[in-house]
Amino acid sequence: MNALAATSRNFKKAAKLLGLDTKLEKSLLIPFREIKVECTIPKDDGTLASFVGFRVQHDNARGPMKGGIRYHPEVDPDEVNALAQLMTWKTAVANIPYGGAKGGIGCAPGELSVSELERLTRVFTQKIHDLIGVHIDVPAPDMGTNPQTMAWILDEYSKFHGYSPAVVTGKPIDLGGSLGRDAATGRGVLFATQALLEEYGKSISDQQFVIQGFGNVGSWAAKLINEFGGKVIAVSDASGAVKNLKGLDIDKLIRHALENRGIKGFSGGEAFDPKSLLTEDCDVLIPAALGGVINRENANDIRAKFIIEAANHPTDPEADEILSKKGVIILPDIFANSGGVTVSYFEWVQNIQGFMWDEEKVNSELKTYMTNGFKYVKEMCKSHSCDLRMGAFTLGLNRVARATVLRGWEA
Ligand SMILES: NC(=O)C1=CN([C@@H]2O[C@H](COP(=O)(O)OP(=O)(O)OC[C@H]3O[C@@H](n4cnc5c(N)ncnc54)[C@H](O)[C@@H]3O)[C@@H](O)[C@H]2O)C=CC1
Ligand SMILES: O=C(O)CCC(=O)C(=O)O
Repeated sequence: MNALAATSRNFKKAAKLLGLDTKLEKSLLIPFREIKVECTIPKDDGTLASFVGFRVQHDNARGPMKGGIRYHPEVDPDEVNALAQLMTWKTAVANIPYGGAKGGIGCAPGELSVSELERLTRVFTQKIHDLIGVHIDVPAPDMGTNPQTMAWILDEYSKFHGYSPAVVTGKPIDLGGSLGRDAATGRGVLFATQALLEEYGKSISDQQFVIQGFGNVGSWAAKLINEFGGKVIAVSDASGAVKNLKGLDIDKLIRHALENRGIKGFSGGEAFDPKSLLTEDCDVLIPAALGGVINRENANDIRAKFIIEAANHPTDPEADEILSKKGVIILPDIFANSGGVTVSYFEWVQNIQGFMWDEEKVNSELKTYMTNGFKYVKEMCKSHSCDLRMGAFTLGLNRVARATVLRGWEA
């Protein structure tokens, strides 16, 4: 099932649970604005290369639209649309004053030089600069992008609008980035996992973890889980997979991945076929890479008791049904990975205030938001007798629907 069909199916299920008016349901589903731009750049060898860039602005009832920009060969309009919609529900679940958006460029960032990436980012920004803004739509990093990408967007945007650090988040600290943003999605995953395990009388330190993806989110989640005594027994990325039943040395693995552009060749464990990673025997499975990886093909073979969705939409609705029958507990993306956008919000607030928080304050505020988020999701599960995904969707939808009606926008 494609990403948009899957997200819309979850949306409709939640709308039904809430008894949402059908006209309101329709207006919440349709994106506010979809942008598609051609980005042509000279390559380092002098030839021209053309790419297609997207920004989907899904909803702004609760505030400026917010969401990352992804550089990946599989970026397509349907996927960006689904990711933008998820951002709307995610910011509402996190209870931060934003709507949702997402962007992306169909490209393979690993095959472009740094100067080609810079030119591509600047051309993309030139094409969308009048449609984003501090109080309109605030991009951030996602797969294949990083603080340097945000610095280029900030600089290009500022040429048109004056110096505007709050137009992007996830920036380098030297340009007004927030302490703790780099680790925030992984740290949020840690806090979310702690809250969930506590419900079942368990803790991080008595669980074995398997993680798919070892980029920003996966590596920070692994590092922090490890620091809290959790044993990470297998990890994969685009280059390969490695396991060690005694527990991988995460700090060494991070160093290896940085030096070798991936985990392949790590000597502290046994290499294996990444295709079997998701079905490895473990307590907690953390998908932290691509969407749609848990589907009807592999759901029956999953052996984890808990799935923490660090990636966006890693689980297809068909897999959701199979896993639910098997008794697997899934902590959904729109709550589990909301630590990133929550600290992006703190960054935006700091930029607007012209004041910098220390890292301890960022991390402790994040813990409060994640703990409260879990409590509210559980309350929705109780009042609608539903699973955690529907608990999170009904929580998010309800908040967006209330803001929409209050603003007099209902159809
Ligand atoms: N960066 C952030 O703050 C947030 C990211 N996310 C989501 O988390 C996921 C990961 O994002 P980032 O860590 O930022 O991206 P990243 O670009 O830093 O890392 C992506 C990782 O996935 C790996 N990967 C790619 N294809 C793979 C495959 N077929 N099998 C296994 N691994 C594969 C890459 O090798 C890399 O290790 C995405 O779904 C993203 O949307 C969600 C919330 C916030
Ligand atoms: O930090 C942000 O604004 C957005 C992060 C993001 O793209 C996501 O949560 O999927």
